Amino acid sequence: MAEAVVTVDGWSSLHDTRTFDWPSWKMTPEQERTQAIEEFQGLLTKWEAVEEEKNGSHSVYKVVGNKADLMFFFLRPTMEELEEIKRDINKSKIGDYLIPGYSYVSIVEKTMHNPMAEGKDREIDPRLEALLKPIIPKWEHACFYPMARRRWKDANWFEISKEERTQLLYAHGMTGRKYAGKVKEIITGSIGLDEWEWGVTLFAHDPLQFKKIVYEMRFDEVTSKYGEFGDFIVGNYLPKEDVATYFEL
Ligand code: VOV
Repeated sequence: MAEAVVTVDGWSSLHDTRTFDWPSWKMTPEQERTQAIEEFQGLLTKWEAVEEEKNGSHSVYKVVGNKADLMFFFLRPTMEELEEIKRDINKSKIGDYLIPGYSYVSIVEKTMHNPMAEGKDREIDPRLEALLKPIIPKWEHACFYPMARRRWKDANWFEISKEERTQLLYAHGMTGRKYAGKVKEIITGSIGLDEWEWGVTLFAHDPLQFKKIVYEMRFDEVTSKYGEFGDFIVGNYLPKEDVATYFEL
């Protein structure tokens, strides 16, 4: 029987996509729109304070395709805080226009193919701590997609040995390292939490690098033989100072 690998787990994660109700927004008086934007900026300021205290992180993206208009990415120590954030958005004035869409719940995860932190989920050495409680890079572009490992008869990730999985992920990591400075990734585990098994959030200065890395990884055995993918969402970073312009008519 194949042996499970220890995972070390960090902050809880919520990807929350929203469609913006532009028709209703266009019919809203300017003064009300201004108030709604200011209130939303206040929420962003509140989340910034959390990030400064290193108690979580967040980022907002303008989604390029028509799967959504905005994607929020939140990391927090607990699921309670993530649910509270969702409620804060929904209770706010701008929340009346932010129609909930696709969402993804997961937890920042490292698989310990090298068992230095065996049995120490959520309280680990400082090097790992930074990886498990990451501050989301405020790079210009993000790409999110969920994925899983195959359980086919002749390609079952959960049946092969731990040594083989370690070796395949090592090769995957070597491909990833070629993109140092171009692509950053946050891997979140979602087994038992959402439909797929992992959430992959990539960050880049140039979105072409998403295409390049995902293409190159398709040739790594861990992906070519065992990778299954959900829908991809690509967005452009929305900094707080650009929020007013985004909603301006
Ligand atoms: C940006 C580059 C990059 C780098 C350096 C990198 C490295 C690594 C290492 C060293 C490890 C193993 C230890 C751990 O950290 O868990 C992983 C793990 C993982 N990865 Fe990765 N990955 C990258 C990037 C990267 C991408 C682009 C993808 C999507 C795959 C693709 O084909 O589109 C991905 C997926 C994953 C997943 C789903 C896991 C968990 C796998 C599991 O089965 O347990 N990843 N990853």
